[in-house]
Amino acid sequence: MPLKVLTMLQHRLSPSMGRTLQCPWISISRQSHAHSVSHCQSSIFASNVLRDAARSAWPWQQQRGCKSAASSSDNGNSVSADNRTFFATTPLYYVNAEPHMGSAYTTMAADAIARFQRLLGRRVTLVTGTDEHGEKIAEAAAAKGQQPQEHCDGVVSAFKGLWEELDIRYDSFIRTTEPKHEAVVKSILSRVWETGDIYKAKYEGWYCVGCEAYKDDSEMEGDHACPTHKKRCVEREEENYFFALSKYQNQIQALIEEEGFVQPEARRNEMLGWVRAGLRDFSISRAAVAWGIPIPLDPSQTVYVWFDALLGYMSALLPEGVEAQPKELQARGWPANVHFVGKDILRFHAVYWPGMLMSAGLPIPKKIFAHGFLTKDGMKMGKSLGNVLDPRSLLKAYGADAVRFYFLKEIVFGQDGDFSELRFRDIVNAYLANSIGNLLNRTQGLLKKNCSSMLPVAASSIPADNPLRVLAAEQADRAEAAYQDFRLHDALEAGLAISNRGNLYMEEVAPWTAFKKGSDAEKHAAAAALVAVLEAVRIVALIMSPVTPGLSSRIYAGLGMSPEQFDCLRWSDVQWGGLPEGQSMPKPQPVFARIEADPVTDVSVSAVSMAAQ
Ligand SMILES: Nc1ncnc2c1ncn2[C@@H]1O[C@H](COP(=O)(O)OP(=O)(O)OP(=O)(O)O)[C@@H](O)[C@H]1O
Ligand SMILES: [Zn+2]
Repeated sequence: MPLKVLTMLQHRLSPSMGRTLQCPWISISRQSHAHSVSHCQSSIFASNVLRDAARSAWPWQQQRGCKSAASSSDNGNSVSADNRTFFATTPLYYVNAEPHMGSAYTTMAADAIARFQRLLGRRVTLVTGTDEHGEKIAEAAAAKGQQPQEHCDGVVSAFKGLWEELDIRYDSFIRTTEPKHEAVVKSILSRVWETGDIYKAKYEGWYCVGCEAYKDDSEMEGDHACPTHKKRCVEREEENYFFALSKYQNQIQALIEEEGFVQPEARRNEMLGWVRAGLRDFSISRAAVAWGIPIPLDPSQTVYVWFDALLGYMSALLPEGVEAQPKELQARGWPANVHFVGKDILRFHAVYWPGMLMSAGLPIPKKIFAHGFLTKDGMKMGKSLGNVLDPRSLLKAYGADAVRFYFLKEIVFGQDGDFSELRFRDIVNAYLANSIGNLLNRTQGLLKKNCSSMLPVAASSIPADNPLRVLAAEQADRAEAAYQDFRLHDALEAGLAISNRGNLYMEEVAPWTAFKKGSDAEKHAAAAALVAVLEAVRIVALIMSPVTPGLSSRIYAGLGMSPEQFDCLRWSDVQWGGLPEGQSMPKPQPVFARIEADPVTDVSVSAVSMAAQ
């Protein structure tokens, strides 16, 4: 645990120590009070907590065997044996330039979904990384007067630094220049070669260096321009090695016809149209590109960057020296439950990739999910076009939670969306600072003033028909289904529906009036209302935690939980009844500061557009 968190917790928790209970109108036996203080002590003396993590887990966590963060994978919700693992990937980003908001978008979404899956108790492997070979990289390095490897190293550290700032928790980061990856590429190439699916032939066509792909007439705009890169493709003629993709026409078509393999539905239809038009073999080597992995039997050619990069998902799982054999791969979670990609690279994942795997005799991924584009003036933000939004300036000004929340809540995952800083600020202030942060803060203020910051009753004693309790149960179910289906905005809206209702509930109950001039019974009801709101906020924090992990941790700490307790949290803890009687809260502190400073970008301030595809 970072020292800073520890110190903060100690600082926050200590003022309530040894204080006498100031709610005479509520009967808590001295014994249960003493019990709650000792519970509180075990949280405060966090060094003890670290030594004996089991003691710091809450009772229901201990029941299911959660001892500490280290035991995070296999307890909690039960998952069936074939459902225990979850392996997801982001694209391996091309290192022709530093990451931008578009690269961050896929990674934030994949990270949120991986975090949700960890909460379900699955053993999650989230793979990200970088695609470092090819013509575009060699060109980018030359433009800077650098060797390709030196250029790649610089850009890779920018990617890794950004993932850290964005709170991305990946399990494996693969670089396609790693020796273990080169070994995997050569081994799979040999398998495909042995299957008889590789042949040499002459190719002539229009090539987009931006896409690193040949384009059909139907895939180009006027004057042979690439629609994504807005640049004229170049006419090329080469003798290359080809992969016999057309041999797998029927199998690939059947795969895409299967419901759920390609999502969303609009993207699946697009792929179906493309496949039904007839698959053509594609070239898997380049004669003119030196910056790549040499073809084992013909080192005068290097492996085509897409054939190379897709295999990175495999090498990411394998330790150095372990062969890319089906048994080894399956033991490490192969195949992927889902590859998250932008729609620009869907075809490589939904068509070429399954073809390659079929040829190599390896299991194919279960799902490919293609999301939309972050756009600027209606055009895809991209490194090649240079019309990018720099995530670092947003992160510096607003922090990771705000950035993650805005993009995942405001843009429906699967559709395009334009960024607006004005909208960003409004949304973040309205929900994170007001609806959630303020609700927690003012409720804790009342608890401090009237109940010495200690919960007079357990959340479980709140009646089952309490409107907040009823709504929290409904919205937790909604959020679970939404996360399972990658509808991140919907999952977040479920959390926000609870906090919005919490604010309304406070206005309806107006506990401050009862505390001022109510009878003992009314004061009791007012105190119970505070418990209900705090319990609702606890549930909101858990529902939102895959997207706003920092904010959720601050809320948990604000509710008096120790880091070990929140490391042990599972999705099943969205159930009502987590906050125990006697739970002591630290001094109320804002968990999310309102954005007041000047905007930091010059990016369009138009309303967010969510152009349906
Ligand atoms: N504007 C964007 N909106 C959403 N995702 C994006 C965007 N740009 C890049 N991505 C993500 O990055 C992937 C492409 O990675 P790549 O490294 O090729 O980035 P790029 O910026 O699109 O590069 P280039 O502009 O050179 O084509 C996409 O499939 C998607 O996952
Ligand atoms: Zn292109």
